[in-house]
Amino acid sequence: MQFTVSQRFFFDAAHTLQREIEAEGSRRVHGHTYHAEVWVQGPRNPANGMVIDLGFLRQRLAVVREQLDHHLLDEVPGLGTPTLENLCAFIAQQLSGMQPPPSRVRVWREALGDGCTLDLTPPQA
Ligand SMILES: Nc1nc2c(c(=O)[nH]1)N=C([C@H](O)[C@H](O)COP(=O)(O)OP(=O)(O)OP(=O)(O)O)CN2
Ligand SMILES: [Zn+2]
Repeated sequence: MQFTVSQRFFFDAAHTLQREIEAEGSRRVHGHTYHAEVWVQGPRNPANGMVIDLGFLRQRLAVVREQLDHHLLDEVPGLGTPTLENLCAFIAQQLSGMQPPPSRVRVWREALGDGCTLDLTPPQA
């Protein structure tokens, strides 16, 4: 049986964004509260009944959060343009090496109602 466990976290951060529309406001340094959720899918480990100990995932996510919370996202090494898509990819990349790996990452801004989901499940052969 395949189970999916997940862990949420939030961070407050500033950014700028060069855009074709609504460009004026986006170009100025401003902040948002971001929410993120990471899913891990897999069978239960018979030894402990867990897909992954969520405490371990929380530890890894605390390290990721440290790089984002109260930072100017434009300056975060490895993030690139501070879009929702790149934040999803950054969080996934920061979890590389985790076993089992993340199966999905979502980042959203509650206040704006916008969000992005990155599906990491390998395509079925
Ligand atoms: N595909 C994407 N499109 C857009 C993204 C994104 O991450 N991926 N992000 C933005 C803006 O950041 C978002 O719309 C918020 O706008 P922003 O100017 O950054 O902040 P505001 O508080 O000014 O929000 P308003 O929507 O302008 O009120 C756009 N597109
Ligand atoms: Zn913004």
